[in-house]
Amino acid sequence: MKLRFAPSPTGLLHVGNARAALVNWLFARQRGGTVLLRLDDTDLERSKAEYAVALEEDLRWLGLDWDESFRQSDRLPRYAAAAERLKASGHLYPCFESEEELRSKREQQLRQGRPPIYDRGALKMTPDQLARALANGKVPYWRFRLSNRSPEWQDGVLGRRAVKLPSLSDPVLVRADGSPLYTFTSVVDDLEGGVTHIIRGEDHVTNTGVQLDIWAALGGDPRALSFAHLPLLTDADGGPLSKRLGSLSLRQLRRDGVEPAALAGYLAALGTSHDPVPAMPAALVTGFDLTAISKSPARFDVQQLLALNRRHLHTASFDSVRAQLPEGADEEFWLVVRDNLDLLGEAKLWFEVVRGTLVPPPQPGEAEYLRAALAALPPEPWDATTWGAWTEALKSATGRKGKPLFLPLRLALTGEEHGPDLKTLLPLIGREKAALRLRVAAEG
Ligand SMILES: Nc1ncnc2c1ncn2[C@@H]1O[C@H](COP(=O)(O)OP(=O)(O)OP(=O)(O)O)[C@@H](O)[C@H]1O
Repeated sequence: MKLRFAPSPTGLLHVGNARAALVNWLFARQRGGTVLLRLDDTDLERSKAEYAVALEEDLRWLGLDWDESFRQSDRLPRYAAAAERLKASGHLYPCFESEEELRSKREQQLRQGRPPIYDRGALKMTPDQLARALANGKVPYWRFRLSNRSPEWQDGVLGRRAVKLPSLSDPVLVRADGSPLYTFTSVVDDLEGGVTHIIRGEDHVTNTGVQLDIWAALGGDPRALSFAHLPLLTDADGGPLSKRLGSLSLRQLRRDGVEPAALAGYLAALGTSHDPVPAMPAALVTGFDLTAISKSPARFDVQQLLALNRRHLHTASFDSVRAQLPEGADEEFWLVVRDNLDLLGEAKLWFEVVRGTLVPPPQPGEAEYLRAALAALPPEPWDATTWGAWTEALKSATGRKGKPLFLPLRLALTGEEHGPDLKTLLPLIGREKAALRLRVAAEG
């Protein structure tokens, strides 16, 4: 069993691409299959080496790996050889019509109420006309002559599907400059590389019909292939995702501090009725079920992702995050702050509160209370009972309770209105810093 993920390195991977990669990976890992990463970089103008590097980094960040990888641009001689075979068998035929001519043919068909399908004009050329065109220096591009079948398959997600080839134009597989197109290179690679399962976005359904026809023309047995097409993910407004637009890229989510376990868990559950659970892909293998993916498009909701990210952080072990915490942060610090984080990057702020210097915001009218609080600060050593003892004493001394009792202290000690439980945070701040902050706050 072999699966492949085949992105084009034409932009940054977005969450839709990542879902396709993840599903391929989970399917393969669950069944002991091989995972191939193929870079579909035959569009030389749009493909960029830096995008290829970025997409590998982004996939690894998400916790995915692969057993084989190659770039299509390294296999051009193979595509040329396959094209020669198709020319020899009459499946690939030369065409000379310009874009302009094709457009006017299409317009005419539409005016006559006919579907704008290529009329196979090139096939009607006599050998003489062909020879003349070539003698005049015209260079052909090559179309694949589709059969009049309607290839059918049992789709792993969409159910029974068929594509009526007679209602499609013969696709161009080789441009006039000899460069092959994706529809073709993909089939050559899948056939020669022994790919058995193709899981990709629903945008490829028509391609699948066409590619099954090319597959058969190249001598492949269509029964050797299984297909599953995943409904496309949209953004929260239902809009499309595109590498070109840079929308919802893994790179940006990662920069924003989203954890890979949150993204993987969210993507694995998206479009299913399962509750998302934050987990790295390796931990999702057992529960994975391709048939649980619904046929309707799913919206990628960043708010839901962030909620899962929070959930993940609140239970994350120190060891799993230590490399990303500020230098010097220890387990005690992590256990105190983790419940309060939306994003791991915010740990830095709390580390500053605990270890750094902080100028508390002014609190007009609270000077007297803050001076009283300073005077009542218990002596060290401090532990989890200190906060309670201190605020109890202040309550009796000032008659304050609730918010007026606690908020001025929190603001003076942390600079924030919300944050980790002061019972556990206060001992980490320590008496010296606490006293200084209360003094500065009282003076401000
Ligand atoms: N919105 C989406 N939701 C789910 N899968 C998607 C989405 N967009 C693309 N894919 C899938 O991602 C895989 C990689 O495709 P590809 O590199 O062509 O991405 P793309 O976003 O369509 O690219 P581009 O925007 O450059 O045309 C394919 O399996 C494709 O079907």
